[in-house]
Amino acid sequence: MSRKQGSSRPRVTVIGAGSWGTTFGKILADGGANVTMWARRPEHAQEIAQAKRNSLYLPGINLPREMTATHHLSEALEGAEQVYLSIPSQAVRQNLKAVRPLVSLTDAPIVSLMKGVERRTGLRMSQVIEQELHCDPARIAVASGPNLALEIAREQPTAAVISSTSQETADAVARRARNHYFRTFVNTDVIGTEFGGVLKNLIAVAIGIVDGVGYGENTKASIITRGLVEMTDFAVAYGAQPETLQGLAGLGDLIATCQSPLSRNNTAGRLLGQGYSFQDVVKQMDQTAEGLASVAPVLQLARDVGVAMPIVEQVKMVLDGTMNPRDIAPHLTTDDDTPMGERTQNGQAGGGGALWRSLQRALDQFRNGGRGPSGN
Ligand SMILES: NC(=O)C1=CN([C@@H]2O[C@H](COP(=O)(O)OP(=O)(O)OC[C@H]3O[C@@H](n4cnc5c(N)ncnc54)[C@H](O)[C@@H]3O)[C@@H](O)[C@H]2O)C=CC1
Ligand SMILES: O=C(CO)COP(=O)(O)O
Repeated sequence: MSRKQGSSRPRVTVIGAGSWGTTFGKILADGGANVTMWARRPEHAQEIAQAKRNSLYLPGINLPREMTATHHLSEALEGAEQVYLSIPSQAVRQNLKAVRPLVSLTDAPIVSLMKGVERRTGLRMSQVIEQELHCDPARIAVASGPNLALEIAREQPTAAVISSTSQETADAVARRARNHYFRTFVNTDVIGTEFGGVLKNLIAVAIGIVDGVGYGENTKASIITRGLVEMTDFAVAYGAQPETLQGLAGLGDLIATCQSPLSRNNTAGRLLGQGYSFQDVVKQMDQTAEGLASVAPVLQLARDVGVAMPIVEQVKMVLDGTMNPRDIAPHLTTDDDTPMGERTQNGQAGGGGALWRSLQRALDQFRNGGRGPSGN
């Protein structure tokens, strides 16, 4: 692990200087690290390095002295003890190609801060990192949770979860990425943690649509609750632990994103609900709303494992212009009238949920050498 000469503070790198990358840089700097941001545009890097500001993405926030920035990737990555990635999910693969030769000789953990899946492949960001950097998955971690950037940049107390298949990597990243206003917990359920962040974006778009058409709290609570069922069924079908979806990366993030006008996914949904077309919404959004690109690959992945996602289906139909936003509901209007059980698909058949959970716990204990399900 390298340290900057003449400084006892570890050196870490954040790739991507948008609202979340810059906020995470501040978290790390306030937690005791020297942080170098990589920004795509030279003038953007210069503002962060010299004025300690990022006026486009974090207006009114003063950044710590221990944060600097460059638009040269090699300079940004030199001597990094840990590397954090925060660029739009659809741009990750192409950027990693340039990162690869610069990190291949180190053992620095690579941490995804992103909440999307790749449209073309349906892969989670940790999978794209593994493919492009050709690295051991134990070196990869993901961070997720109810983490609206501007609130954290204002130092409002917040929690997040750091997940890695390696407990050691999760612990090392969690120790580095914490400070007096940002507390990190750990788990080893990367699939659940990543899918939690991806899927809550889609439910937040649905809630935005509800707001945009002017429906009230009952509709929102119904969609949030049924949305969590969809999220859980989907993630569990791909190997996640259901508990993860009840934690910070699932329910926690769902609450924050569905409630806040700061959420770009929620904002995009609101515009759709007000009658703007998908093209108009994309034009109006000057920041990343991952849910818009994730909806199609998520529905494909759901179909592949036979999981029903009626709310996400409706979001897709509104985006495609094939459904009137006013018709949004916690169920598909084309459903037949047979009463459905309320529990998740895994929990419907005679206590199958409890059985499923004990099986998961047993499997997890086995994986962790009897140490219990996770670190949190
Ligand atoms: N903003 C937030 O509150 C949070 C965002 N996230 C996730 O963080 C990730 C990044 O989002 P934000 O920072 O919010 O987005 P943003 O829109 O604020 O910033 C994106 C950054 O990526 C850069 N960028 C855009 N296209 C690029 C490309 N082709 N190559 C390289 N850089 C490119 C932009 O210049 C900008 O610096 C997303 O996956 C998002 O879901 C996660 C938690 C909180
Ligand atoms: O992930 C987030 C909060 O946890 C940010 O949500 P948006 O991307 O919708 O702004």
